[in-house]
Amino acid sequence: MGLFDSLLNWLRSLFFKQEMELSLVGLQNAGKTSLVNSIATGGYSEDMIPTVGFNMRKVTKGNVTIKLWDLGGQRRFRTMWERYCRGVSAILYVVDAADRDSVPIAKSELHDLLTKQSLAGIPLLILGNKIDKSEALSKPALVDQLGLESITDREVCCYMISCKDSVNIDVVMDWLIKHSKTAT
Ligand SMILES: Nc1nc2c(ncn2[C@@H]2O[C@H](COP(=O)(O)OP(=O)(O)OP(=O)(O)O)[C@@H](O)[C@H]2O)c(=O)[nH]1
Ligand SMILES: [Mg+2]
Repeated sequence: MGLFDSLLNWLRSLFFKQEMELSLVGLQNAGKTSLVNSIATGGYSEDMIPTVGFNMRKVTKGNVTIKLWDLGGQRRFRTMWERYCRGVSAILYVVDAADRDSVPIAKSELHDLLTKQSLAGIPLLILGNKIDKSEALSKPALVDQLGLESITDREVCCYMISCKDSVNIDVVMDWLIKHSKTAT
């Protein structure tokens, strides 16, 4: 093995130990816990129990260990969101793109969260979930209805996903790995 290869392996091993912390927020029933399952095991279930408070899951993908704070989306848990978003590498905001009536509430909760000084500058990944359903909004419609164009104080990205059919979960993973602290 050449010197260059040894150096690469050493760099890789450093990277492996790197941990990234993320928070998943969004209204109840959006699919946050389903997304965690999808990332962790690729599994999917219709029979989900609403998250009470929060859950923490650690997932190792490639060279990165990701610590995921999966927060409850019911109204009574939303005041906790800020606390669990402080200091994370990225905030994942999951939206049920097929539940059109809930989008205005999702919008106001999102913009509320982003006003918190403690979360200034943290990159935001918006995930429009449930695109396997025919009534799901298109990406431009979701971007518009969530008012994402008005968010200019941080990096914002939006993907349309389906936890059920595993659509774009790989794209989400790539984004996450790119935003882990040692990645350049
Ligand atoms: N059709 C469809 N259903 C989904 C998808 N993802 C999640 N669901 C369903 O949506 C429901 C809610 O999913 P959860 O993952 O529990 O939602 P949550 O955001 O964690 O909800 P809270 O914990 O209450 O905040 C479950 O019945 C899931 O099976 C998807 O991509 N497509
Ligand atoms: Mg949940």
